[in-house]
Amino acid sequence: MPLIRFEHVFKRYPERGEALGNVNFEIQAGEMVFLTGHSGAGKSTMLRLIGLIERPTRGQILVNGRNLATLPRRQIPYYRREVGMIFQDHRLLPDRSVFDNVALPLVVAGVGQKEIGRRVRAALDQVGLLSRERATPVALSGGEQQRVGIARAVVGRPPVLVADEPTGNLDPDLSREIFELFERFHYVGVTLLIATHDLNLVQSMRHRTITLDAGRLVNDTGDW
Ligand SMILES: Nc1ncnc2c1ncn2[C@@H]1O[C@H](COP(=O)(O)OP(=O)(O)OP(=O)(O)O)[C@@H](O)[C@H]1O
Repeated sequence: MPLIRFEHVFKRYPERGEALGNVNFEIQAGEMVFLTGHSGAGKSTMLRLIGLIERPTRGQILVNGRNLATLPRRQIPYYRREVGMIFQDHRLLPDRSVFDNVALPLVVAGVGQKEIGRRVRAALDQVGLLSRERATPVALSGGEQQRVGIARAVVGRPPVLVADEPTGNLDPDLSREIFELFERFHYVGVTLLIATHDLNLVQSMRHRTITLDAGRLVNDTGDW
């Protein structure tokens, strides 16, 4: 079953023109896919459409069995919990602890205290940061901060993870560690779409790679 499907998707920003033009692809459940392309090619736009932060100008997007165009407004918060989003700048709250940052999506979702404690610690354990739960983000390295961002994205156990340049600020060793962490989620069945400029890592990891050029999907390696 395709977990993500784009059908003739166009996105036009009024002030900038076409960011995506006639994009079609499917990602099957459990696939790990890289998204590459020059700066401005449309990668972030594609991820924002999947996260329902933006809407397409034309075309249909289906994610996890839902048609995003016809999703009732009241279901949007539930939908957003099914898509974990990871950003280059990780967007952590600087004055809150690691624990509180990771707990945030569960607090918003109204999950009980005890369950929050259990799930946050499980997520921190997955990213190797269990011992840092009381720290604030400023006390952490860049790689650790990104791991907190990943823990926050996975704490609700979403079936889909999308990451926008997750290693853009990290050196090659830390970048590889982050990508290996993504592979561990892939091995337990999570579907991942990761936008990155890091072609060396992409080539060494041998996962399907989709390439955008000026808003057009110009290459798809398919399954390796
Ligand atoms: N919110 C917005 N408003 C107007 N134009 C936008 C907006 N977001 C992106 N664009 C434009 O859409 C095009 C695609 O941008 P997008 O950020 O999706 O590319 P990208 O491949 O993610 O680039 P980068 O690698 O630099 O992040 C660019 O021309 C950009 O200027």
